[in-house]
Amino acid sequence: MVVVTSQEMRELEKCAIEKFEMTEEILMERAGISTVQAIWNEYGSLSEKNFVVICGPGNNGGDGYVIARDILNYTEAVRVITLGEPKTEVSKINRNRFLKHGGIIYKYEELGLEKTIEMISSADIVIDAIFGTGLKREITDESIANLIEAINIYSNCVVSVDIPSGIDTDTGEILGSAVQATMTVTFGFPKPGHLLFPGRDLIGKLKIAKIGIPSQTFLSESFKRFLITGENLKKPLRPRWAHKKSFGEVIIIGGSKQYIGAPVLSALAAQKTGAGMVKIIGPSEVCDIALSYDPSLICYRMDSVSKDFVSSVVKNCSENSVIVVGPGWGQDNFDEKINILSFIITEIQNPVIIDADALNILSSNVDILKQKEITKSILLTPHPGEFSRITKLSTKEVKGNYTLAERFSEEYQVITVLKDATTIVTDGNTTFFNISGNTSLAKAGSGDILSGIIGSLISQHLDPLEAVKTSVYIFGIAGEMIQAEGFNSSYDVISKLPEAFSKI
Ligand SMILES: NC(=O)C1=CN([C@@H]2O[C@H](COP(=O)(O)OP(=O)(O)OC[C@H]3O[C@@H](n4cnc5c(N)ncnc54)[C@H](OP(=O)(O)O)[C@@H]3O)[C@@H](O)[C@H]2O)[C@@H](O)CC1
Ligand SMILES: Nc1ncnc2c1ncn2[C@@H]1O[C@H](COP(=O)(O)OP(=O)(O)O)[C@@H](O)[C@H]1O
Ligand SMILES: [K+]
Repeated sequence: MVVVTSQEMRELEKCAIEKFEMTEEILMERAGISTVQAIWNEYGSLSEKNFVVICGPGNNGGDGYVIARDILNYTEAVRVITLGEPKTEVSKINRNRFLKHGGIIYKYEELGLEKTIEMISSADIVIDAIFGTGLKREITDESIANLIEAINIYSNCVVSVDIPSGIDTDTGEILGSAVQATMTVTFGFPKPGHLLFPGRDLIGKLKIAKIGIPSQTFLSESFKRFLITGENLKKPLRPRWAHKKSFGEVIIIGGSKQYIGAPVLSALAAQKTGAGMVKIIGPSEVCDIALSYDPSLICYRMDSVSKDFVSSVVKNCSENSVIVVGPGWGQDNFDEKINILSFIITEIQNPVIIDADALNILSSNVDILKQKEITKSILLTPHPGEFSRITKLSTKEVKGNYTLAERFSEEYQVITVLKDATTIVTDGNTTFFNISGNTSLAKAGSGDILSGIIGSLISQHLDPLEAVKTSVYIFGIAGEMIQAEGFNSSYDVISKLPEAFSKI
């Protein structure tokens, strides 16, 4: 599903108007009516309910006036509270139409907070049409902040128009204060602010309504951001004639005296997702544990970290081999590990997934990535802490920062998988948001499992970007399959992978 920024949405609107003879009025009418329809679908007949619609000064408020007018068709119990004169023409038109239809408008300024609270708390449904995609600066006005707080405390049910007021449409940030919605009806497409935290937490149930932007408009636009929905995800083929080498191999380089289990998790996840052969290069302790879990793993005991050792194992690997480097690697023997990374990046052609400590080691010299051959696939799977070390920015600055991930991927010609509760996948040209999963995955070892899955799917010939999309999605689904959310070890998620896979 396409995801658009506020700017892209404005461009679509402009294109619909200029090229397809739509008008702002038609689009606003459709936005308002489809919101009322969504409310009906979700909460049933409107005739027995009473509504308060809170309208801001822009077109989000304009939608609010359309909604209020349409509700008058079902009940007279609808009142508008306005934050002031509409500032746009189309919004004014709809304010006037609402009045002409017998609607009642209260000015928030005159009503005061106390009376407003009375109205809000006695309404079955409060409709939040204060700010939409036009909100770009902090809400500093204390009376608006008080109103938002009152909505959050006193409403029985809140439907936000387009996006809960106070959320930055493009980042999901709260600009001062924001409405907590029960349901949000957005127009055309989801926006990043619906998908990224904290915005994602405030939208309630998300409905996407078509408002009449002609499909030719968006087909002709080149969209570059998408939400992973589980549809059209690629799965490796398993032809009847295939043998183990047809599926390729995953070679995991990792583990240390301190972190013995991480590469084992990665290896087991690769096994469970279809890899033909899984190898581990790591200390003896790691190999012993790995073999006790799965005797079919192939282990190379590397008790002292050595580039030559790694080279002897991987230099003759088949073209179907994929290397995962980093799970549980630690940062001891730093210089030799940098040598290994450099060797894997520059001297062999196979795809490489750089994960966990390998990312921390790489952050000392990210430019090694620029020495790779143009056709070689390199994937980086950082969580925000790791991405912060790589980009030399704060964790706050990198969290959910899809444009940063895009720029990074473009500059270094790599696929970046910025892992979080909402995961961002990008190759610099196209970006995907993944929202499957839950806190059953917020566990040590989860990332190791994910890198094993990605390695496995690439080794089975999926295009790397497609492999990542499928991996992050099914990993999330596997997490959701844990019966009591969070009452699990990351290890438990591995056994859910086959069933999660069968769902796509
Ligand atoms: N695109 C489409 O296809 C369609 C879009 N539609 C609808 O239009 C909505 C976007 O409308 P929009 O652009 O008028 O902006 P909106 O969100 O109403 O807010 C802007 C107003 O708020 C004010 N303001 C801003 N920040 C503020 C602050 N911190 N504190 C106080 N005030 C602040 C700002 O004031 P100003 O900056 O001008 O001083 C301005 O007056 C969109 O979300 C959707 O609902 C539909 O009708 C159908 C088709
Ligand atoms: N609340 C959550 N919802 C969905 N996925 C989550 C959540 N928390 C963590 N995850 C996923 O779990 C994985 C954690 O990876 P990472 O932080 O690298 O773990 P570790 O370093 O312990 O192996 C990532 O894929 C992330 O997207
Ligand atoms: K809103």
